[in-house]
Amino acid sequence: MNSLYIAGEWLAGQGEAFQSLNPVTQQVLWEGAGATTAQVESAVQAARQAFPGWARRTLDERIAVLEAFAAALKNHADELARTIGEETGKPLWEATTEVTSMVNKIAISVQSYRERTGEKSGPLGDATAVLRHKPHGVVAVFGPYNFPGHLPNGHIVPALLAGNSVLFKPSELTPKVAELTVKCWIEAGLPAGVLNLLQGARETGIALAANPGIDGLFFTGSSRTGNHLHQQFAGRPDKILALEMGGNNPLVVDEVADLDAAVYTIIQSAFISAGQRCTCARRLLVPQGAWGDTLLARLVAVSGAIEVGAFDQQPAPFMGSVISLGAAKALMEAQEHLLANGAVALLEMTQPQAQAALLTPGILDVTAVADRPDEELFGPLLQVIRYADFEAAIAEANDTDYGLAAGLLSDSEARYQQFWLESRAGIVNWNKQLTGAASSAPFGGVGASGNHRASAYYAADYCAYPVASLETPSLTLPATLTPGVKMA
Ligand SMILES: NC(=O)C1=CN([C@@H]2O[C@H](COP(=O)(O)OP(=O)(O)OC[C@H]3O[C@@H](n4cnc5c(N)ncnc54)[C@H](O)[C@@H]3O)[C@@H](O)[C@H]2O)C=CC1
Ligand SMILES: O=C(O)CCC(=O)N[C@@H](CCC(=O)O)C(=O)O
Repeated sequence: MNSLYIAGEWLAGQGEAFQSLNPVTQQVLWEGAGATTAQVESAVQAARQAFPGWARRTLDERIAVLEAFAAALKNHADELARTIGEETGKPLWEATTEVTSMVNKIAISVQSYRERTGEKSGPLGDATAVLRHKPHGVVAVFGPYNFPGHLPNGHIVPALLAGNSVLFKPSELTPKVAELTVKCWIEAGLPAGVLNLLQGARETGIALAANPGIDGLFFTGSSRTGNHLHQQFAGRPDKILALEMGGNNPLVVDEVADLDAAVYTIIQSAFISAGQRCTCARRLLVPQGAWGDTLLARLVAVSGAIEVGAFDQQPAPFMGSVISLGAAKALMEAQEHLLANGAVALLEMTQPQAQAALLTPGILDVTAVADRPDEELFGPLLQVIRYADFEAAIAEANDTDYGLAAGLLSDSEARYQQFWLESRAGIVNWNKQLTGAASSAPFGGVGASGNHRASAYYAADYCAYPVASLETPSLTLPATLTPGVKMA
């Protein structure tokens, strides 16, 4: 099967063969082989060749191709949503919102490009000072599996808009969504070589990241891989690296009047996408005492009744599966490890069928666990920590190397102000779920969550570099010369 798209041609990968599976039925959805180092090199050459022509197109011409891509996405919306659901396990209603986010990314990227990286000019002395932006050249985009359409799209669209050519290395767990997305770009009339698809697993990623012909790498994925890439790019100030990584996100609950609203917001924060969003609440900080006990009892009751099912189950479930049987196993083991170290199961996460990656929501009280691991458990497992007072809650919230998202549920504005000032994260919310960040806002974290290259609305910033020019159409001698220079 032709799994790679290089220089406008579909080609068979010559690397390791792999498949993608429906995580619930284990049905094979896609089969192909990854790109070898030599194939990565030929894709980089193709992107290098295509770059000048694409960069020299006018902005309006590039926008026209992007708009044709949005139209292609709309034409294939049902097929794309179904493929996202099948390959990731997320329910169809959610996969449909992912396709909508992909379509909306076009207009938002154009707006952001004009606002943040557009052109400005004004008089400066006897010249005109002009600010323009240029693309970096050839950039690699690495995608994660949890939003196989929307998140790579969040790098690819602004990168192409700015005039870069792109090498797209999707997650090896979601190759079919990537292939469909690239077909939509082809339908949109993107010239050959401007976007190349390099399917494959880690080896393909390593070969691409190490290729000297790339000018930058835009990555969304785990902190472990992101850290590795950061080390690899050390001493290469000539290459731009944008890292969007995970989080160990805290959600602090204060004693609020509307307990059910708190429970609903916690569920939307912790269990949407089966907990497979980088913004999901991982740690729930609950006050000690009777009110906190009541909140947890209600949370456990409502979470225990959450519908979990296959992506196309009717009536629709709230949660689908996690990405694979391997991921389900790792999460079950992580739960066992916490339980063995003093955690108390308020609601134990279960895997009802051994051959399906469906997990039910889990809630563990980990207050008594000594040396709680500061790691992101990427699934529907929420860890509860009871706190004595608000200062202790903030200290606990900040007790992480990550810094992606943090939230407070509280009726007190003063407490929110304190929380906002003292919490260290790129997203800080008040009485709103942690998940569902807007594409019209910057999106990125601090600490181990990112390298200060926020994505979404600010992706324009890392897709182009500023060029400041002083310009005047004719060269004239200044009326007053610098002391010590004689022109006579
Ligand atoms: N902050 C953000 O915007 C987001 C972060 N994430 C994070 O992504 C993770 C889940 O996604 P995964 O696909 O598991 O991430 P991952 O890090 O395993 O893989 C991401 C990509 O890197 C490639 N890769 C893996 N090892 C590599 C290496 N040594 N060199 C080069 N490439 C390599 C993979 O093949 C894949 O294309 C979670 O930790 C989640 O928090 C997910 C979505 C958004
Ligand atoms: O990238 C954007 O356009 C906005 C950010 C976004 O969509 N965030 C989602 C996905 C989180 C994840 O990356 O897993 C969210 O906050 O739910």
